[in-house]
Amino acid sequence: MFKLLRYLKPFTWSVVAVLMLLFFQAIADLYLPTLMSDIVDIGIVKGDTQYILRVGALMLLFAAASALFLVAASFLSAKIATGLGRNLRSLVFSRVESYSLHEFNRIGTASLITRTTNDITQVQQVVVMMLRMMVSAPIMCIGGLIMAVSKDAELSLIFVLVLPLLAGVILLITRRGVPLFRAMQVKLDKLNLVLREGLTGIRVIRAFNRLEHEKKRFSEANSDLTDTAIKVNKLMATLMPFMMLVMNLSTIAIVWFGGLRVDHGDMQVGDMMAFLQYAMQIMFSLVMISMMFIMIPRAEASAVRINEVLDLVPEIKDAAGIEQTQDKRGLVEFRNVTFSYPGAEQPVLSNISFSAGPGEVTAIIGGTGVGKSTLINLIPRFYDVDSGSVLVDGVDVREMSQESLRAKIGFVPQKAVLFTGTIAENIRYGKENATDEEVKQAAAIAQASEFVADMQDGFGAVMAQGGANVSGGQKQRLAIARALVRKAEIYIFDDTFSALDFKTDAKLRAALKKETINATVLMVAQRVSTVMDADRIIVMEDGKIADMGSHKELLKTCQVYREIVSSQLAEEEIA
Ligand SMILES: Nc1ncnc2c1ncn2[C@@H]1O[C@H](COP(=O)(O)OP(=O)(O)OP(=O)(O)O)[C@@H](O)[C@H]1O
Repeated sequence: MFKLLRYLKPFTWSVVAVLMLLFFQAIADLYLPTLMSDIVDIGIVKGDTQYILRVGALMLLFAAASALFLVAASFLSAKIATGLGRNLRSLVFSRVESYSLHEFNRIGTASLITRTTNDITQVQQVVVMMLRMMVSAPIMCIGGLIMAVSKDAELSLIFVLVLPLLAGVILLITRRGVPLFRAMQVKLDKLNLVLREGLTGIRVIRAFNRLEHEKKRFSEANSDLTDTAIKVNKLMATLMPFMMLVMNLSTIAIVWFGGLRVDHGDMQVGDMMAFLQYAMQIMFSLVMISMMFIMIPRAEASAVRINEVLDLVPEIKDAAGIEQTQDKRGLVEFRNVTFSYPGAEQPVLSNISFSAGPGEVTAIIGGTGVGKSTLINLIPRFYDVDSGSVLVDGVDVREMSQESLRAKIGFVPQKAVLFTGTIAENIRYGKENATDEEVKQAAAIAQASEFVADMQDGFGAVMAQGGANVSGGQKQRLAIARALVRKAEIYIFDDTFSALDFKTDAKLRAALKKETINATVLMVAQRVSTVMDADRIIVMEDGKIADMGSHKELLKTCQVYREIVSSQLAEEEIA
C-alpha cells in the first residue's frame, strides 16, 4: 500500500495543503471547549454580558474557520485521490499494453480488468480516508489529552481506565476483522470471475442448457461474499455501540466525579464542561484511528495486486542498440528457430528454417495444434524465440525496435478483432491518415465493398461492441482490409480465409495477388485450395517442418501433404 503512495508525488503541494488545513482545523476544534469554559466560568459567573458576547463571537469565528478548513481539505483530498486513481489507471493500462503475450497469460485478462478498476478504486478510497484522518486523529487525541489534563489533572485519571479498555477492544475487533476483509477481496474476485464467464459465455451456456448450473455457481459465489460481508459488518457494528457505551459511562463518571470536585471547589463548572468535550474528542479520534486500521489492510490486498501489475517487467523490450534495416523489402527468414511456451515440457516449434521473400506467397499448412499460429506470431515478435533467430530484412527482430518492425507488417489474426467505431475507422486503424479512396480500395480488395454498401450508412456504419453486428466472414474481410490499407511489406494471414466461402476466398486471393505483388505474403491455411497457388508451401507436423515446396513438388515428395490433399480434394482437382 505504502509503495503506491509514491504516486502521490505529483500532488505533493496539495497533500501538504490538506495536512495543514486539517492541522488548523484540529487546533480550532481543540480551542472551542476552552472558549466555552471561559464563557461559563468568567462570563456567566460574573454576569459579564459583553464578555459572553465577545467570546461567543470568537467561538463562532473558530467554528466557521474549522468548517471552512474541513471543506477545503475534503475538496482537495477528493481531488488528490481521484487524480491518483486516474494516474494509476493509465499507468496500469500502459504497463499492460507493453506486456508480451506471456505476461497477459500469466495474470489473465479478467483479473487485469478487475485490477484496473475495482482494486484502484479501493486504494483511492483509502487514500481519501488516510489524508483526512492521518493528521486529525492523532492531533485530536494527543491535543485533547493535553487540554483535558490542563483543565483538571486529577479527573484525567478516568482516562487511565477508559482509554486502555477502548484501545483493547478496538484492537480485538480489528484483529478479527482484518482477515475477514482480506477474504472478502478474494471472494469478490471469484464473483467477478463467475460473472464475467457467465456474460461472455452466454451463448454457450444457453446452447448447452447450463443456465441453472451457472445461476447456482453465481449464487454460491454471491452468498459466499455476502456471508463474509455480513460477518465482518456484524463485527464492525459491535464497535459503535461499545464506543457509545464507554463514552456514556465516561460522561457519567466525569459528571459524577467532576460534580464532586466542583462541590469541593476544586474545579469550575466551565472546566468540567470543556473536560467532557475533550473526552469526546479523544474517544472519537480513537474511533477514527481504528477505522484507519481497518481500511488500510482492506486496501492492502488491492495494492498488492496493482503493484504486481506495475512491477512485472515485460519480457519483450527494445534492445539497447536498435538496428535499422538497410533496404526496405520485407524478407523474412527463420534460422533454426526453436520455441516453447512457458511451463511446457516440449518445444512447440523445433529447428524451423526457411525464408520468404518479397513477391512470394508462402503458405503454412498442417493439422490443428502443430504450431502454425505460433510460428507466424514470432515474426511481429509477440514472443521471443528460445534459440535460433527470426530475421526481417537481414536483421534479427530482437535487434529492431518493435515499432519499426510492426510498421512493416500487415497482420490479420486468426480471430478477427474489431473496435467500437465506424467501418471506415476500423479500416483506418491500419493507417491513420488513409484517404477515403484508400479505405475504399482496401475494402474492395478484401471483398468487403458489397456488404458495406448494403449497410445503411455504408462506411459510416457503426460497429457494435466486438463487431457483433457483422458476420464472422464479414468481420474477417474488414480485418483484411485493415491490414491491406497499410501497404505493408509483409502480410501475415493467420487462417484468415477459412471463414470465407470458396467463391469469396478465390476472388479475394486473386485481388490480393495484384495488391501484394511486391510484398512478402505468409498465410496459414486449412484448405488446400487456398494454398495450391502459393510459391512455397510449408507442411508442418509436430512443430517441425515436414517438407517444403510447391504444390506439385509436395505431391510427389511429401506423404503428410498428400494425406491432407486427399482428405480434401477430389482426384481430378489434385492433378
Ligand atoms: N499461449 C499459449 N500458452 C501455452 N501453450 C500454447 C499457447 N498457445 C498455443 N499453445 C500450444 O501450442 C501448440 C500450437 O498452437 P498453435 O496455435 O500454434 O497451433 P496451430 O497450428 O495454429 O493450430 P490451429 O490450426 O488449431 O490454429 C498447441 O498445442 C497449443 O496447445
